[in-house]
Amino acid sequence: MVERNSEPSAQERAGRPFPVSWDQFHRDCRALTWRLNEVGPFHAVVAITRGGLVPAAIVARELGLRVIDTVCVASYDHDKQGDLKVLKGISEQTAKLGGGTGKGLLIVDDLVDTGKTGKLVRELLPDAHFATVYAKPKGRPLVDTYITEVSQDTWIFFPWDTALSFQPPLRDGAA
Ligand SMILES: O=P(O)(O)OC[C@H]1O[C@H](OP(=O)(O)OP(=O)(O)O)[C@H](O)[C@@H]1O
Ligand code: HPA
Ligand SMILES: [Mg+2]
Repeated sequence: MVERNSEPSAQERAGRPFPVSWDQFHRDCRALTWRLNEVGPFHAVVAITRGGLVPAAIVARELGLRVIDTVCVASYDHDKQGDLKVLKGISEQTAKLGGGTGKGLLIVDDLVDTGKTGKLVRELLPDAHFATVYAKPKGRPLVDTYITEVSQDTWIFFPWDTALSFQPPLRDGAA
């Protein structure tokens, strides 16, 4: 039996599952790039690890950007959010490209939920453009560009965290 903490996790609190396939994620990243192409040009992409790495690669490919840096943040332990820790900031070279405040830099993450991660990164790079693929209402004001809004009680399941599995038929006893 799995030992359980009495406090429900963010995923349990969210309740409503929203599974995203690789195809869907790729399409949503491309849609995001269409919007970003109107806002740029950008000097470089800054991915918020780890979830931001996948959309950052797709966006950078579509925008023809080859300078990709990371801000490495640790917060959710699986699905419980703890204190945010910046494990690594952007390089000196990227900081120079952004004039010290992030101007002309494109920050990319997979989603914004409570907005805690976004707020931290915005404090590091106040003039950067912050883009996410998905946004929940609490975090949405922090994002400059996003594609799909989901309700706060939705939990997004990303394709790199999931696998195909058998689902029993809806009707009891159906074969
Ligand atoms: O708006 P917030 O409530 O801060 O949540 C959003 C952040 O949470 C997830 O990252 P997580 O910290 O789980 O790490 P990961 O990207 O390494 O999976 C997600 O990728 C965002 O970065
Ligand atoms: O809805 C979510 N899905 C996956 N990871 C997350 N981290 C915060 N919110 C979420
Ligand atoms: Mg993340």
